Order: sequence, then C-alpha cells, then structure tokens
Amino acid sequence: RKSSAVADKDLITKTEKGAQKKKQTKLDTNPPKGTRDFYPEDMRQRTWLFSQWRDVAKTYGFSEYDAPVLESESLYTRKAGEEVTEQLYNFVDKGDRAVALRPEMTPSLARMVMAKKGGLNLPLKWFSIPQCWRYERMTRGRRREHFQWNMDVWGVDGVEAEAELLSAMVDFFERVGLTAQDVGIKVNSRMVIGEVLTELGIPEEKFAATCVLVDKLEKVPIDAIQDDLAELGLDRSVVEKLTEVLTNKSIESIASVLGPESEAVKELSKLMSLCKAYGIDEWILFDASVVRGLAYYTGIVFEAFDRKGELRAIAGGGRYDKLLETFGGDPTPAAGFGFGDAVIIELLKERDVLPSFSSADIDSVVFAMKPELYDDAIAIATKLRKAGQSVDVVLEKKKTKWVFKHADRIQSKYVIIVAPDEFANGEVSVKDLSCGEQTSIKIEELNEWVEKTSS
Ligand SMILES: OCc1cccc(Br)n1
Repeated sequence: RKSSAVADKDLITKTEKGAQKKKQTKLDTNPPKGTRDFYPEDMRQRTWLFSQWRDVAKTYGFSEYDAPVLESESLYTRKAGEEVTEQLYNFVDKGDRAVALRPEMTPSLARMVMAKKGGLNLPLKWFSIPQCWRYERMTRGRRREHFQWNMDVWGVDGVEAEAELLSAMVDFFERVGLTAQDVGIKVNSRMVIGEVLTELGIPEEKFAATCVLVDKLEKVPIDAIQDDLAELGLDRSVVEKLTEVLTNKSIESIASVLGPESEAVKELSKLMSLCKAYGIDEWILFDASVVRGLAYYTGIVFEAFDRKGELRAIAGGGRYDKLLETFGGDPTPAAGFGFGDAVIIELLKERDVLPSFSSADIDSVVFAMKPELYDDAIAIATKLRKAGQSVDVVLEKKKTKWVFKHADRIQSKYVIIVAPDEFANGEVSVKDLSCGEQTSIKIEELNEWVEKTSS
C-alpha cells in the first residue's frame, strides 16, 4: 500500500493530467446550427414581445393552449410541395417512431380538437406561442427555429372570425407603436382562384397544390416551377389566366372577372365592411395575388407586410375549413394566423420603436459595509423584498467603490448601505443613483420609503 501522501500526490497528478486532456477537446460554445441562445437581455426582449401578444389575446377573449414540440411526422405529410413540409425537422426515434419537431402549430391544434370529438364548446378562441422548427440546408444560413404567435377561431363559418383576427393583429401593431403607414395587411380569398380553376375545368383536388405553386410564383420565375405545373397538369394557358386574375388590385375589378354572383366577391366585400366597423380599414387592402404557402387554406387569406417593402411577410393567416376532414375528423370551420418573432423585431428596430432591455429593473442593491453586519443586511433586504422591491444583495465582502460601480452597471435605482454608525442609530444610508444624493433612513420607516419611492 502507498503512503497516503504519495497516493494523494498521484491522485493530484492524475487530476491535472485529466484536466489537461479535457482542455484539448474545447467545447464548441455555439448553439446548434440555426438556433439562438437567449441571454438575459435577449430574454427580456422576448418576454416583452410575448407579453404584448398575450395582452392582445386576453383583450380579445382568447385562451392559451400548448402541445408538445415533438409530434408524429404523419401530422405534416401533406404532399402539396409546401416549404414547411419539405423542410421538416424529422427523425426516427429510439422507439422506431417517425417524429418531427413541429414546423407550425395548426396541425397540433387540429389534433387536440379532434381528440375531444365534439366535447368542446364551440366557438373556440385559442392562442399559443410555440417554438417551431424547420430543417433547411444551411446553404441560405437561415434560422431553423422561431417563436410563432398563433391565434385561431374554430367553429365559426362567417368572415366575422377573420375580421376579429385582423382586428387583433392591428391592435398588436398599434400597441408596439406601429401605424397604418408602417404596416399594411393584404387580404384575398382563395375562392378567387377556386372560381377561376372551376371555370377552366380544373378538378377540385388540384386546388390546394395549385395555390401552393401560385404562392411560389410570387417569389420565383414561372420557368422555375414549370415542371411542377406540368406535373399538376396545368398548361401554360391556365397559369397565364391565373396570373392575369391575380394582378387585380380591387374587389370591383375582380368582380368584373368573376361576375356578380361570385362567392369570393361576396365574402371579400363583407369582410371589408366589417373592417370598416372595427375602424381598421386604413390597414387593409385587397390584393388578388396573395395566396399564402400553406396547402390547407380554403377561403380568406391575409398577410401583414411592411409598407417600405424591405422585409419578409410579418404575419399571415386565413381560413382552413377542411383541415380536420383531412385528418379523418368531422367538418369544422376554422380560421387563424401565425406571427413570427423575428421579422417584427427587425421592423421595430428599423422604425426605432423597440424599447431598451438593458436594465434588469433592480430597485435596490443592499450591502453590508462590514462582514459582521451581513445578517442585518439580509434582514433589511428581506424587509425591502416583502415591501415589493426587487433587491440585489452583495453576497461577498466588497469595497464600497465596487458596490457603487456594480449598482451603476446593473442600473439599480438605489444603494442601501448597512454601516456600523448609522446601524447603531437604527438607520441605513440610501444613495439615490439617479441624482447621487445620499441620505439616512430609519429602518422602521423603510416600508414608507418603499411606498414613497415606488409611487
Ligand atoms: O416560417 C417558416 C418557419 C417554420 C419553422 C421555423 C422557421 Br425559422 N420558419
């Protein structure tokens, strides 16, 4: 047996060697490709954005729900050539199940509604702020995750549901300091395309995939999707007729194309008059070229955009009356929107209306001038916390100079100094960092001080 001293020495050498070995394989501190870390300042910004979304949802009487970020892949196998399903973040799990990180929330919502088999009292007005995922080859270096505010109304046939959703979107924009000069919301109905395709004798089952292709036409030249169009059996004349119809920028002009009995024209006209009733019509404009890229939309569709045209769509949504049936459920009307967390932040920055999130909003830093006063300092901190203040306690022996620098750095409003002489007189010293003034306050009057300074 080695003496304990020798054994200890060996152990230390081994530990050092271990540490050295560990040092060589340095951790990659980046988050996984396409994902973000939220440090405290980022998290304050995210919490602020989510609280704006939650406030609007509450104001409109919507209830929050959630579902797993992981879903069965079968929820998203729609085979309509959508970007959102082609870039699925899917894999086979250890139980040999084909699963995916949700790329959107609506299918989870449909699954939850279907699970209750009519046991839910309609209409439903539900909202959620899920993190959604896509697996895009990093060629374009785009993000693979975002948080998307979802608001949905289930069980309402009429465009009253869409009008309520549009009003909620506008309410959010106004809350964060944007105006109808900054943002517009383009509104259309997929029934416009539906009526044109019916006129041209294209069967109903090609409707969804055609809409997805038309949406792509907005972004790429027609040659890029010629094969897809051919595969769908859409010859050039059909596409030319469609693109000609989609150039219409007024409901009157589309009415001249579709005729006075057009259902699309009727629902669009009704939606516009409801928007006037909400007082949001200056935000809303008809644009027949808006189709959105999700296959399951069946009627009204809309998308919010920045009027300077510098950013991608801010938010989008529409009616999706057939989604439950595609999952084998009962026909249930539904409409909703999705609102991503990235574009809106870019827009608020660009319009210079994004608040600052540098401050952790600390009211007081409390510190014991002498270690023997530490117990008294934490008793005072506890008193201030119970009175409603957010208090940062200096947990170690620090010089006063450090404490003032620290308090300044975290933008605290006050520094409470527990010093021997004042404490012996039943007082603490309070420094107001907004003006530098330092006064003594009786400990038994601290609650009144909190009251006075927080009003
Ligand atoms: O907007 C489409 C989408 C879906 C999931 C994740 C991200 Br980032 N973007």
